[in-house]
Amino acid sequence: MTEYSLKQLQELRLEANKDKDVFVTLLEGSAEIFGAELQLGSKVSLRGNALAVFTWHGCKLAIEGEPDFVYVAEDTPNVSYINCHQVLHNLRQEAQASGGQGPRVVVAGPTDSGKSSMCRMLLNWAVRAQHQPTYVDLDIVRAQHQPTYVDLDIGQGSITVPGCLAATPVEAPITIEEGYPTQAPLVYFFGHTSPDKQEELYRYLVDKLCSVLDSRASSSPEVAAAGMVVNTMGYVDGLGYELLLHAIKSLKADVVLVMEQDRLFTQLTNQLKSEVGAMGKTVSVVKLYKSGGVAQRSSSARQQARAARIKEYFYGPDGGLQPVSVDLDATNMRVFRSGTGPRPPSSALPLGQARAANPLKVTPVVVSLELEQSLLAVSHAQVPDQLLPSNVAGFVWINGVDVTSNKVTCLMPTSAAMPGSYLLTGTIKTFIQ
Ligand SMILES: Nc1ncnc2c1ncn2[C@@H]1O[C@H](COP(=O)(O)OP(=O)(O)OP(=O)(O)O)[C@@H](O)[C@H]1O
Repeated sequence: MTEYSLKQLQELRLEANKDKDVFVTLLEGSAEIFGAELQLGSKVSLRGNALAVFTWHGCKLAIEGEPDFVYVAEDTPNVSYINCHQVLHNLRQEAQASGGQGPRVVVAGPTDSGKSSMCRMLLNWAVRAQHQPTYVDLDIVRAQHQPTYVDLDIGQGSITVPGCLAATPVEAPITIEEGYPTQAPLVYFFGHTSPDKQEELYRYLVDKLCSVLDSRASSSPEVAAAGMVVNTMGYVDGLGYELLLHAIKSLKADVVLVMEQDRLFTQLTNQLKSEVGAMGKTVSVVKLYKSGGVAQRSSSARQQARAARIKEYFYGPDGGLQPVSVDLDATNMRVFRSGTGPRPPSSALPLGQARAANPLKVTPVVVSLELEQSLLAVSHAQVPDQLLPSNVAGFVWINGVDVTSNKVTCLMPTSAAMPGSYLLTGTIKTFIQ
């Protein structure tokens, strides 16, 4: 066990391998991991994480196990981040007092710029601030700042598996051990980890998610006043930029936080100067510096992280869930994929004729060996035409297909009957041991 004494505004940065146990215990003072407070004396597992334990006022920490690296850093951007939180907090308070809309915040930036960590900090600080009383019309009431977290990053999947667009209300701190709440997320299955081949579907699902979030906000003043924190893809060039802009407009974002990149900041500032957000004011584009601690991940590390995320969906973050392996009759499975097959390029069509195939339609998929190792979404849809606009209930993973007996072996979260009879597939494959 090694002890570290941190002075105010310092952080202990470390990377803990997924194969080794590493724990942190707060011995004295106060400290937080991405905005979630550590409790004095309680041991927190850091296995498989790159992170920083930050202190505003100083603390003493004990580290057990062998992190891949560990060091104390005193140069962090957290003061500018908390100032940003304070501005958002004030806007939420005003919205709560007036029954209006709170800030919808989009966090944008290239890959490995600290977007997901920033979202976590903003959400955790917002949840912690809800215990501060708000003064409204001479009554002391409790602020209900439970912002909705929206994840449009199909590459990683912080709420659920990769390949999805998802949203969830955040009512309690997001800790390193438990992650985001999983009780009632709103999830749409895109089915791919990059938007390139299905950009129309990506736009369509962003619009669908936004319209559901709009109607939730219009039926609850608390939900509206708490606003949203939105994580986006790290793909910010070309098509990635167009999709980011589309999401900002569709969400009616009020604030766009740009991590690090000057070019993206300038592009967005110019392009959004007359755009009005949900609060009725011009969108504010703010540049923030990225933390020097943000880890750079190779494409194979990302792929491993995606596989780990899918495994975690079935087995839980600490392996505490017990999924079941079930044999299904292939002839009873109704599997579909989005799109109606490859479309001819416009240049190959007679002049004036539009491309006929529709990416927003679904096509039936014959259950075959091709589906082995695929992740399938279980849809709430009642008919195939409703598959794309319907949110999904959960996921199954195809472990094996036996074409002679027509049996499909699936891994499912529980032994209960599937909550829907239609399954949606994409291009996400993984191997779960
Ligand atoms: N201050 C820090 N010290 C150590 N590690 C950090 C720090 N901030 C972030 N990290 C880690 O760096 C990695 C990348 O950060 P993060 O996921 O926030 O970036 P991102 O921009 O959302 O990435 P991407 O969009 O490419 O998936 C994560 O593992 C995160 O936990």
